[in-house]
Amino acid sequence: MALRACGFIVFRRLAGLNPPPGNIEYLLLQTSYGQHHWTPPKGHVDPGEDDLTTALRETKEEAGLGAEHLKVIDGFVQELRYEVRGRPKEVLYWLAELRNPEAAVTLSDEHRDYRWVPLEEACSLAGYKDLQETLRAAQRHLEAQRD
Ligand SMILES: Nc1nc2c(ncn2[C@@H]2O[C@H](COP(=O)(O)OP(=O)(O)OP(=O)(O)OP(=O)(O)OC[C@H]3O[C@@H](n4cnc5c(=O)[nH]c(N)nc54)[C@H](O)[C@@H]3O)[C@@H](O)[C@H]2O)c(=O)[nH]1
Repeated sequence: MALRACGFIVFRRLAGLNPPPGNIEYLLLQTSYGQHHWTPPKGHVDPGEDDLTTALRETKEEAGLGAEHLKVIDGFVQELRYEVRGRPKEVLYWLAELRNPEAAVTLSDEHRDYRWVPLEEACSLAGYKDLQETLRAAQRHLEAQRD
């Protein structure tokens, strides 16, 4: 059976100089283990847990941001499929806006750094093509909502 993980692409909108969509920043976390790769908050689904509960739990555990900090965006969920150490893995990402753009991120031991970055910088930190495409899809979704 495939490994399964769920998480949130968390973004915030900055007030100030940049007009939309340049005011949107995405949250990426850098692992403290392995290749120190960057991903949005996410993690493995516990037995019997539903996917959205996993996404919320992992975002709280890994970034200190709970449901009360997040506004889940309608109509967006993306599934990534890749292999980890020879096993298939599925990752579901929902999209959520940080309600208070100044809310603090608190990392767990699993991560050593985090950044809030605009789309292109997020794609270059993320590195993986499928995650880059997911971030671009999130941005398109947000831009389409404004029209
Ligand atoms: N010491 C140590 N411990 C580890 C390691 N590994 C795990 N632990 C432990 O597991 C716990 C984490 O548990 P959760 O938080 O529940 O799970 P996840 O959040 O799911 O975390 P993972 O890191 O397991 O899973 P991925 O992020 O999926 O990375 C796995 C590999 O997949 C590639 N990859 C990553 N993202 C993408 C993508 O978007 N696209 C594509 N195409 N490829 C991608 C990349 O090559 C990467 O190396 C930690 O606390 C550790 O105890 C490790 O290497 N050394």
